[in-house]
Amino acid sequence: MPDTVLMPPSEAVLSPSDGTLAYMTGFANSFATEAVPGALPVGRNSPQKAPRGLYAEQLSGTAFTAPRHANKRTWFYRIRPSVRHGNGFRRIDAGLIRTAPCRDESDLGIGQLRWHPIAMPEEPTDFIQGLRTITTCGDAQMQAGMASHVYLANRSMDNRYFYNADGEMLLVPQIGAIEVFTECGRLHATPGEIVLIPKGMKFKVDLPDGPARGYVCENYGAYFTLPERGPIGANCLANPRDFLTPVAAYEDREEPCELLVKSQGKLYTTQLAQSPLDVVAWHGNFAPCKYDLRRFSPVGSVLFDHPDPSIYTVLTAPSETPGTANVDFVIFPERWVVMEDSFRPPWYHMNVMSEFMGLIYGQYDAKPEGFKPGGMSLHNALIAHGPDTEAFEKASTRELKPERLSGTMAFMFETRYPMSPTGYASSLELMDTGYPDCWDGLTRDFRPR
Ligand SMILES: O=C(O)Cc1cc(O)ccc1O
Ligand SMILES: [Fe+2]
Repeated sequence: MPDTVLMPPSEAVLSPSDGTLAYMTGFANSFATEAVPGALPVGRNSPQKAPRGLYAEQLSGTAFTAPRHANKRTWFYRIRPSVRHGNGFRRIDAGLIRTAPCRDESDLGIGQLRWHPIAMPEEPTDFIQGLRTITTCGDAQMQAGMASHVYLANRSMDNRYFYNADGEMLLVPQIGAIEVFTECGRLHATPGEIVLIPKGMKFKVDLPDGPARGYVCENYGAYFTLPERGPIGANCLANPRDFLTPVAAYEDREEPCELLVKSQGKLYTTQLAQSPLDVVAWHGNFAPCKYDLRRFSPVGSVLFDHPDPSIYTVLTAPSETPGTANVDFVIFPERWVVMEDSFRPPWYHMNVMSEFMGLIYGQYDAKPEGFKPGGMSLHNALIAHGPDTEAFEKASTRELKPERLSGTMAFMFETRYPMSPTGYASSLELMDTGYPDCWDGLTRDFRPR
């Protein structure tokens, strides 16, 4: 267990992407931080009177009795307790947000699916208004499975706040910066970085530099953690110290605000007379973090053959079955490819796991032209797929010099549960209906003699 270190902002790390916000380093460490000196009680969680007139409140991310290595909770010291955040919840239309089980909205049937990048809305749209679900799987109530979403936003949430009681949210920006202000503090992220927001944690997404688009993995299952490295040893892949958790920051804002909550797939609203981001100090290990995917140190094949993409797992959300993830977050970062006498792109394959892919920037080697940044594809359980004709032809004829795949970042949400596209995702304007034709050119070339 890492030790808890009290980190005043001046001693915390500054993030390279924004240079102003301060962060503490390490993945799922036990952190302690205060925005006002003396706001964090020393030596106990719940003194008779918390310092500076604050309320003490625990946010439990796991059962009280979860084993120590898995136990997650954070203590907040806040201006008002969460029970004072709102006056009854009223159900509202969830818009294009869907939650599993949601199996019957699409008539797409089986087959390889691909979507064009989704255009920015014309009308004012914040992160929650612009959240659109593409696929769901499993069952949120059973705490199994996930949903893939896209967010499109052209205005800040400002005085609107949200928490998700159904799952943690992994944000993958693709266009534009986002500033995620959570109960634990503020995180800034640009394309190439990811942000992980704990289940049940209140937050808002503001847009410091204009419109933003990105992907979201909503994980209903066990929380994302770092994968085992096995024979790779003690280093490489995502290194824990590159995960950044914000120092305490709060809004002391006594004006009308709205809190939105997603619970069991339903969206609710409640009016507040003040900001719920009123945590002045906190300590614990249930906290948001961000990570720059370019810090990932890939380990690959150095002589021949294309290895399984699991070597590029950044985070894994395990299921009860060892080695069979509820969802893995896998990336395809810049790297050298050096394999000799090998077909270097992904092989043709059928995978019992389901693969939802997105492209943050650059080109993906298996689909160099057809897969666009901001686009998405779904190769569901046991649906055959692999390089398109163009990629096959190049890869099987080119001279195999060492090659650097530069300026590229694709990713995959890979889950054990087959995914169902939503009705929204099935609309023909969004879909790349010609996608399966990309393999038409793979003609017979068998020469028995
Ligand atoms: O299908 C895909 O493009 C993702 C993928 C990449 C890879 O290198 C090996 C297997 C795999 O599913
Ligand atoms: Fe695949």
